[in-house]
Amino acid sequence: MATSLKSLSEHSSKNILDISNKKFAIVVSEWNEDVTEALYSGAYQTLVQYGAAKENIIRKNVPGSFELSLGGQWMAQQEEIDAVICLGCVIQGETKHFDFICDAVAQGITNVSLKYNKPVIFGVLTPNTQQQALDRAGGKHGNKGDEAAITAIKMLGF
Ligand SMILES: Nc1c(NC[C@H](O)[C@H](O)[C@H](O)CO)[nH]c(=O)[nH]c1=O
Ligand SMILES: CC(=O)[C@@H](O)COP(=O)(O)O
Repeated sequence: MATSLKSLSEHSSKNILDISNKKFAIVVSEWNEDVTEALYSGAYQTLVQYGAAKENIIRKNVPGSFELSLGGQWMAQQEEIDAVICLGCVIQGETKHFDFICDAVAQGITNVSLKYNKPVIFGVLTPNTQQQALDRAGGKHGNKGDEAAITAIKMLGF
């Protein structure tokens, strides 16, 4: 279902895992920081809302979404980290650069999660326009950061 037909922030709280002793890393891309900061706020607040201890949420920044894979790996390889949330926003420009970044970061994050056998969540917006990004970072379609945090919690309860 397209995001425009649902809210990224709506989710069932039934059977949610106790995450009071779980440790989370949130890796945030600095490109389009007005958007990624909103994604971070959504993810952080959702983790705390569901019981994560603030001291158990570690934030790291990377320059751009392309670096989320390596930043995510540096966090996932740490034994005490239970889940990693990677947040970014790649906005279509004039060239094919968008395609290369999106493909690389989607595959890269997938590879890290499989390599370290732990949730590494793809919380990356790939909109065509700035407005589409804002709509999905706390706007009319909710917050992708919320969705990424809930996804991490659900995967820990697998
Ligand atoms: N154009 C966007 C980028 N570009 C930068 C890359 O992510 C990367 O940092 C660079 O190619 C050096 O490796 N990054 C985004 O996150 N969003 C964009 O819209
Ligand atoms: C996704 C990008 O890297 C993009 O913003 C770069 O813009 P352009 O394709 O116009 O160089």
